Amino acid sequence: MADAVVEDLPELVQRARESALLGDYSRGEQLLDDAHRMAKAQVASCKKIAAQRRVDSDGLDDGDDDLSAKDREARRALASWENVLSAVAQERSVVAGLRATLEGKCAKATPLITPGFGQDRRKHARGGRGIPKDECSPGRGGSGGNGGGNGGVHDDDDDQNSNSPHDTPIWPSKSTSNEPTTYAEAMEGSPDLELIKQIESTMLTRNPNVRFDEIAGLQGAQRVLQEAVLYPQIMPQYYKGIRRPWKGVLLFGPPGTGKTMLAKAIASECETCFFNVASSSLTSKWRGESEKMVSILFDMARFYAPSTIFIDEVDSIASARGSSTEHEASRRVKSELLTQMDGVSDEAEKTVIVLAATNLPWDLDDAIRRRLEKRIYIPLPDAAGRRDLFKLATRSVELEDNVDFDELARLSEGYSGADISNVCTEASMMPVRRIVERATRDVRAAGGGLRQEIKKLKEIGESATSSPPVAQADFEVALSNVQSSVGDRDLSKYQTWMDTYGAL
Ligand SMILES: Nc1ncnc2c1ncn2[C@@H]1O[C@H](COP(=O)(O)OP(=O)(O)OP(=O)(O)O)[C@@H](O)[C@H]1O
Repeated sequence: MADAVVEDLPELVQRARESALLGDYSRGEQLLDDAHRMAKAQVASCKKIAAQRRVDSDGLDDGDDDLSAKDREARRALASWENVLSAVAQERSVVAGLRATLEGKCAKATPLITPGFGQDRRKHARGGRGIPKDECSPGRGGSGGNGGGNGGVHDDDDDQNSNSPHDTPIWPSKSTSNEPTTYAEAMEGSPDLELIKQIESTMLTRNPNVRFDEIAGLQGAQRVLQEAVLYPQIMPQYYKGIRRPWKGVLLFGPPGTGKTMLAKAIASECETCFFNVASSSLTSKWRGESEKMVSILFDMARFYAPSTIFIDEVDSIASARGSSTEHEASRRVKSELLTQMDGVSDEAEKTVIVLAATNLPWDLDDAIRRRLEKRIYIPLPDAAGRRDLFKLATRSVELEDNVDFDELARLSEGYSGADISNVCTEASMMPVRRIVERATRDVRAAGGGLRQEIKKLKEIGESATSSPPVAQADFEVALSNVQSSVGDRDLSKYQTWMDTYGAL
């Protein structure tokens, strides 16, 4: 790239962006390194000229009569190249941080959620309330927005934005800011304060602590979800205009296939605020209360944005309207949900994504379905997924050498992740049962009763140095005890719905 000229710079940044979006981070970083070098050279040369003319980039004021036109030009050129340098550094932070996050190297991806140039994410639609430091979002370590956690960004730049807005910590420190740090604080005095506190304490999760590597299979769904939910939250700068984030994403499929785990993994990886909403918690017997809860929930999510609202079993609050069995209260909740989903901000920095899950997608109200723009089928695990599920579920138990995961995957066709998890629990109990049976038999043979049995079992437990290993036969017996919970008819129904309404 030695031959690149200054005019190439915007092109370089654009190409870097595209490479990063396509997953080629090395290329993106390399292009940005070139752009950064180029901008740095320009700043250095402008600084030299400005120094000769004894001007700097501060306080541009063309009304200053003491300055000649050339002085002003030098000053303007310096300021504008400093801005370019700062913007390129920002891009580098985003790409490097994204790479670090996706490669699992950077638990706290501080630089990723930096606001756009000169923007302040603390400002909220309702008048700029504060977002709590150290509470629910990544990068709130007070180290500043631009590479505070490094996240793979080279920090060899002595001139890297020493005057840039990124040096200002994005998150206000509690000790220096008078702004409220929680939504409840911000709403002090509201007649709905009790409801607000209840929602904040029961639905707002700081970190659900589920990682993608704990999820077996579902690679396709993971990729789609990452693009639809994770990336817009960790690099909002890229997801604007036509690339605006999806407002709603639906995960549908048979029970126990990992929909909730996926939603939690997304929130854990983003380290953004996660509202875990069981539909039943949004229904109140008090008139008007349910709609109010929905409205508060969304307002709170916007306050803490970027955030994800996960609505499990969404069919129970968003089933088709107008049916004879539809309750008046439920109709109002649905209308409020629709209104709120339409009001989800288009501003990239205030991303609120609704993630909904259901086992009964065909029951969903049409209007709600339309607003859940991405509809992702989470099917039963395939053979490779089942093998991984067995491996994952038995990580903490000793296994006999004869355990054959491929064979277990073959024998468990039609089982969901939750079924396999049950099979593994059942199988792992078997060697313990054998020990108990042997001990109690011996005690009884010696004429002992329950007291002696308990004493003997206690002794065995206390002297145990390792857990008894589980054998292949244990899994096979468990498989015959635990039946799959999903029937073929249900599966074909999901497939038909996917063919009709699925949207990846
Ligand atoms: N793909 C998977 N990887 C790892 N564990 C899984 C997977 N799918 C299911 N499980 C296991 O099944 C349990 C239930 O999964 P989860 O709650 O995510 O399913 P779900 O699809 O949300 O179910 P439901 O539709 O009934 O709410 C998990 O706690 C986990 O033990």
